[in-house]
Amino acid sequence: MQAEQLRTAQGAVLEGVLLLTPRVFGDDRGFFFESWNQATFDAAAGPTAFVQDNHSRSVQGVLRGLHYQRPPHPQGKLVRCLVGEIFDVAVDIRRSSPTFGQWAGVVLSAESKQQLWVPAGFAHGFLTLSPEAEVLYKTTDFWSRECERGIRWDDPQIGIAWPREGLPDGQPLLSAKDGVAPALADADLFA
Ligand SMILES: Cc1cn([C@H]2C[C@H](O)[C@@H](COP(=O)(O)OP(=O)(O)O[C@H]3O[C@@H](C)C(=O)[C@@H](O)[C@H]3O)O2)c(=O)[nH]c1=O
Repeated sequence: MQAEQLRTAQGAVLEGVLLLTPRVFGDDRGFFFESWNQATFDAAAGPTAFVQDNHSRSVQGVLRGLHYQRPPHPQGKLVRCLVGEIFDVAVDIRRSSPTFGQWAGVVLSAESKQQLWVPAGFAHGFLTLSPEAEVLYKTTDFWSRECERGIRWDDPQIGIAWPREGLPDGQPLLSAKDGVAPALADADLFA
């Protein structure tokens, strides 16, 4: 497995976020790869304990995010796309961070099998680029309805460059909750 850091639109390394590329073994039967290996993952990201797996399916134009959980239940998320293609985004919401408010995004697809590690302290969201996409992600804490928070997907202060192919009419399909999420400046953030 190869691990690389991502850069923000401003060119800074988004410390802690990693793009993971597995070694895939293809043969006449199909393919095989280790989708998660505790030893190699921990060597790249530091000791991490996952407690929950989430699986969602979305149609083209669906945007889920930007989501995070506040302490005492912040979540790190290891995200991959099992069907189709998504644009996956991490936003640094640690007020004390030099890259506070900056974002990095990457296309994750069933074909590339790459995964994005989004540690606690980042908001996460994705846009579905293909007719349908299934996303599976491991989390380091359980879901907490009390601690979950959102930030609006199109906050100009963050300025995420969402790919146009996911937004045929310019507007994504959002949940009711995501449609009324606050801007970063008004969000209930980490220290
Ligand atoms: C996140 C979550 C939701 N649910 C329930 C609550 C709700 O009735 C239903 C759908 O929830 P949501 O609308 O919040 O699902 P969704 O918008 O897909 O939320 C997810 O978005 C991505 C971007 C993330 O990063 C995730 O952490 C999570 O926040 O599932 C759980 O039971 N467990 C969970 O862990």
